[in-house]
Amino acid sequence: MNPQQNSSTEKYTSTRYLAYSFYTETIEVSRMSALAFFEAGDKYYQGKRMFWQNREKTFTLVGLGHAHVLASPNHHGRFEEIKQDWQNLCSQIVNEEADVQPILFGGFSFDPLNETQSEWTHFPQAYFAVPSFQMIIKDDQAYVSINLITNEDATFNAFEALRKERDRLIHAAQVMERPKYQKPLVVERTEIKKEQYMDSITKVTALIKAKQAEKVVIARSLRLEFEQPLSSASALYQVSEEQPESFLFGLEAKNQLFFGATPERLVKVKDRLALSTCLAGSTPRGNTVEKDEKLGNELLNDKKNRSEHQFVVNMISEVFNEHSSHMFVPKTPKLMKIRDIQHLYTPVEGELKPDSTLFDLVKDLHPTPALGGEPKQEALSLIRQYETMNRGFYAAPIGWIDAKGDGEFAVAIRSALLNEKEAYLYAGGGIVEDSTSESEYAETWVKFRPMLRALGGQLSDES
Ligand SMILES: C=C(O[C@@H]1C=C(C(=O)O)C=C[C@H]1O)C(=O)O
Ligand SMILES: [Mg+2]
Repeated sequence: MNPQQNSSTEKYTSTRYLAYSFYTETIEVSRMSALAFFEAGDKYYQGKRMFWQNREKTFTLVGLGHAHVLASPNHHGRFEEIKQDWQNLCSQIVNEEADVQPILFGGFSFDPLNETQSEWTHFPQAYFAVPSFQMIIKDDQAYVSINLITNEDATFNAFEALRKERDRLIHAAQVMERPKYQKPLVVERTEIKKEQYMDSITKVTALIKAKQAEKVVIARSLRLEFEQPLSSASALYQVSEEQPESFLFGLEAKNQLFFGATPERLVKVKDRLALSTCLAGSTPRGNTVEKDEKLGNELLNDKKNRSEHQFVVNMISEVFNEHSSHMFVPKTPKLMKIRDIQHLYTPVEGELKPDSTLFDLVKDLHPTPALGGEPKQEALSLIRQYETMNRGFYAAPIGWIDAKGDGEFAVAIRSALLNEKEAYLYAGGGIVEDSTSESEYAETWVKFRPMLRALGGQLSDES
């Protein structure tokens, strides 16, 4: 871990939320489509909506409106700042709920020290919100909560108005005519700075051979332009149709939506049990059972991919060692097969130590060598120097935490930033000493596929 980062983050203390009151009220409602609830917010809450569904589909969250925003422009202390502000806000909860907790949802940028100008206009270095209207589907039940965070008195009328609005949203979501979403029409597809990307792989591989780092993840981006602006609901619909077996997420900031379908859990905490996933090492799916198995077996035995993977296992194990007891890590990876790609996969679990929290794990895990590299600081500095873009929220933690401290963060890969008529798609890969620019380039195409399928930018000539 970076001592510099630690000393500056630990200093952060805040009392600024202690003058607030946090009211929350939950009702159980009939099951409805999560996307219908998201769409019901089209008129009044655009730019202030969030969407999340875990891989297992046992937990779905939709948020409409911002009861409160926690955003940080802070370079070093952002994890600590969000953690403390959330703890302080939660200490002001007036009426505890038993079944459903109020939730904070959002994410962090990949690297606040990257100053490259980019498309991430409306996303600060940390961007979280407590939704005004929060729908959760879990254990086969649907709940809608109202959250109100205020430092004023006289909340009775305000709360009555929120109840009316809640009922309107639920009714609209249950009865409205659902739009038939068409795939957007892509009029232009651009590989951004392809030559520089190829060049950066060659250079970084040489630096790794010269022992400047052991592994560095380098990514690139693809820009799509559509004939018509694409709505957030439509984008989320397309991606959930195409990638049901991944975490689905969407986070709006003004007219932008960051969304994706990622297979990679960063960390989940439930009742003090912490779970993470080491995911690194990739190969395509085969088009017959035999070819698919052959590719999978080759991946399991491939030296280059196993080395990419092992860096991640070692690092996550170290962080878990610090924050948890009874840690369990299988000795060898398994395959995770998803629609377009297979990965090497090792789950990690442990019991959180009494003083550790979900945000502590997020802070110390990000970025794992699956998206950063090894050693962490050297890799980050090489990414800043050689990568041709600013990652924004791509490859960074996105997720939720509740008032009890339970929650889950995924690594925001297989993702895109939607900006009305255009979308930026991101994909990268782990560079180790045996990497070549051609095969890394081909690997990024496989990783673009989930988003290309969703957004209709797939061409038939790709590898
Ligand atoms: C960098 C990405 O994915 C990461 C890199 C992988 C690899 O290089 O093998 C595999 C899974 C992810 O941890 C991406 O999807 O953009
Ligand atoms: Mg790889």
